[in-house]
Amino acid sequence: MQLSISRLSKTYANGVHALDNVNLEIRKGMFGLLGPNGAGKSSLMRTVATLQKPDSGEISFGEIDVLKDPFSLRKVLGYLPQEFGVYPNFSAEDLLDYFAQLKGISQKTDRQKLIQEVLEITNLWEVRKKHVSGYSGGMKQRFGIAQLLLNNPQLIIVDEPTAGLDPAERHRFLNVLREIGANHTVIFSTHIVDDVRELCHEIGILNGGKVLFRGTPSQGEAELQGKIWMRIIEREDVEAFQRDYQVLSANYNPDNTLNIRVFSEHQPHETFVPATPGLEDVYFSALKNSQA
Ligand SMILES: Nc1ncnc2c1ncn2[C@@H]1O[C@H](COP(=O)(O)OP(=O)(O)OP(=O)(O)O)[C@@H](O)[C@H]1O
Repeated sequence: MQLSISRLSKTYANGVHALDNVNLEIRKGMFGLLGPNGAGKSSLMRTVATLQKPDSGEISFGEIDVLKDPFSLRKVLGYLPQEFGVYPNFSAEDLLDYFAQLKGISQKTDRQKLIQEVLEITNLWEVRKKHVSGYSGGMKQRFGIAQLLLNNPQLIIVDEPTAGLDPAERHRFLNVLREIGANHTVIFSTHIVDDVRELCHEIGILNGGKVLFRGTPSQGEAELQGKIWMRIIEREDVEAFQRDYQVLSANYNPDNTLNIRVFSEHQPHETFVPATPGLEDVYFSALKNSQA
């Protein structure tokens, strides 16, 4: 099933253009929506999840006209918002059993089978008897995924799930997403470039409510071939270089010098050497070029 977003726009009452003519086609698998804070990622996700209405545009998921028939979408949707609620003092197993009963699964054996399945996918089986309120941030995020999988959703939306997770938990969470991405359409938003490199075969870069790039990470990198240049500079020179060149990133070396990466159609100066484009270059050059 394909998600199609066309000409989607939204201006909030305070005048912020959160979505500006967004067009995206999203197929089965993991789609990474990458953008800095305030880019419009949550606005787009909330709109697709039918929690808010756009000013104009269309969204369809397979045969479903999402804006005209939000209830049909909600039946096949699993949505993990950026901020999740406070959990009562129940074990993961009991809480999932409660949600499964609310869904109308009346046979206890059916519920047990389903609950075991979702706890195993999310790597929470071993800690199923612990109270969810005492879970770490990463475990709570994975519990959120277990909860939405109870619905057997066809479209899964997760909004910045790795923000605030430590590296080990982030890795565990990404592995869970990788597993469900094999069978579902998953949209996953993040401002961490490494998250999408590890996980997504297609990405969209959003800023100022506009889609700046859409394609595979390797397409993005191929477009920059021959246009990324590198050199080492002294720390105090960085502002001058930023003024004179399109500096994409500046990273410290152990000796306190800086490694800068610059976007330029041609060698900017004989002191620069060519560099192999990476996904971070794709991201930063999309952002830079949109501001130019
Ligand atoms: N309900 C609202 N009313 C007014 N402005 C809003 C509202 N929600 C978001 N905005 C503004 O719209 C813009 C896009 O916000 P949005 O939350 O969609 O971005 P984001 O990419 O998800 O960022 P973040 O990573 O910070 O959540 C921002 O300038 C934000 O301040």
